[in-house]
This record gives sequence, C-alpha cells and structure tokens, in this order.
Amino acid sequence: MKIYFATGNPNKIKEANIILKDLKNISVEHLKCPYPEIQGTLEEVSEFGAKYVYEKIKKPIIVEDSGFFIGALNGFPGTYSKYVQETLGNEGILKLLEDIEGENRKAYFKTVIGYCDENGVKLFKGVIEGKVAHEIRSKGYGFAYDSIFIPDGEDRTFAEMKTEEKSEISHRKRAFEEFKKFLYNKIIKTNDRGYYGIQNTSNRIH
Ligand SMILES: O=P(O)(O)OP(=O)(O)OP(=O)(O)OC[C@H]1O[C@@H](n2cnc3c(O)ncnc32)[C@H](O)[C@@H]1O
Ligand SMILES: [Mg+2]
Repeated sequence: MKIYFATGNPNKIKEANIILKDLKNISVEHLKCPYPEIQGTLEEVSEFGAKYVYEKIKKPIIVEDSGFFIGALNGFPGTYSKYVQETLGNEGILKLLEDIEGENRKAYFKTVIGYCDENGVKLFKGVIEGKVAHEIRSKGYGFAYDSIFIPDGEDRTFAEMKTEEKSEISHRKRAFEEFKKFLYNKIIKTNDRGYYGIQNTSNRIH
C-alpha cells in the first residue's frame, strides 16, 4: 500500500521514513502538491489539506501541520509558526524571552496528521513538552525551531540530536505512532490473510 505525503518540507519526509521504517507493505511517497493553509488550528489546517489533496489525486494521502507553542507567550507562535520562523526567526524568539527564566520557558511542539482516503479524513496528534533554550544550539541536525527546543528529560536541543534520536521522542513520532495503530487495524480489517505488514512478529496474526 502506498501512502502519499503532501508537504513542501523534505525534513518531514526524512523523519516520517525513519519513524515508519518498521512498516512492511506500506510505503510513504513524497508528493509535492501544495494545498491552501487556511488560518485556523493545526487540526483545521490538516483536515482541510488532507481533503483538498485527496480530491485532487484520489489516493490515500497524509498532510501534517505542526506548531511550536511557548507558554510565556500564551502559545505564540503556535499556528503562526511558519511565518514567525521566516520573520522573527529563532533569534527573535530568544529576544522575546530574554527576561524569562525557569519554568516560564516551557514550550511544546504539536503535530497533527490528516489522513484521507475514500472513507474520509482522520486526524492523529502528537505533542512533546520541553523548554526554550537560552541560546541557539545546533550540531547541524534538525530544522527550524529545533535549535532552541530542549525536550523534557534532555540537556540537548533537538538540533543537537541525530534525526534518529529526535525521531524516538518527537511530536512527529507520537503522531505517527497513533497513525500506525490506525493502519494496523485498517489492514487487519481489509486484508484476508490478516497480515499486519509489521516486522514485529508478536503483532502478526496469520
Ligand atoms: O509544507 P508543509 O508540510 O506545511 O511544511 P512546513 O515547513 O510549512 O511545516 P508546518 O506548516 O507544519 O510547520 C510550521 C513551522 O514549524 C516548523 N516545524 C515543523 N515541524 C518542526 C520540527 O519538528 N522541528 C522544528 N520546527 C518544526 C516548520 O519549519 C515551520 O516553520
Ligand atoms: Mg506549512
């Protein structure tokens, strides 16, 4: 089964492939099919985008909308994350937080995957909590906000972790895990042999 992933961001494809690497029989293909990013919640953007792209290609499709939410800024940049990354950038964000210390630097990433096929659209969500670093810290991994985000339980920013490490705990990983559960059920229901397509043999039911 092929699932198309409509995104303009190749980092997302790289991470999705790492996260979904244990899926057999299912491949994720990058699709460059722009869709209107309506102004609204991540859920609204993903639902609209998934339906929009599905109507165009009539094949199983995912889109994904993510945001970076900073507690001390009442969730800003949140649904404006793309625009803020391109304008203020990470330095601008750090400046806004100059006098903010400790617990007040809390932030989280959230991802909402929208999946659409002939049965309609479904959403899958993932969140990772952490805090905003005091300075930009990167070993060249990751992208966008990764160099200022330190996940809870870590000292390093996402941009100091290899993509494989980020992808063990990230918001994207969590959203895709939910999506995987849905795929397992769907495949069990639709496949006569009841074969999951998953390497983990304990999950095989044939
Ligand atoms: O074409 P799409 O899939 O929309 O790709 P995008 O880069 O516009 O992605 P989003 O709208 O989902 O993301 C909003 C902003 O948040 C950034 N972002 C998304 N996921 C991230 C992650 O895992 N780490 C750091 N920044 C991220 C992204 O680069 C944008 O600046
Ligand atoms: Mg976008």
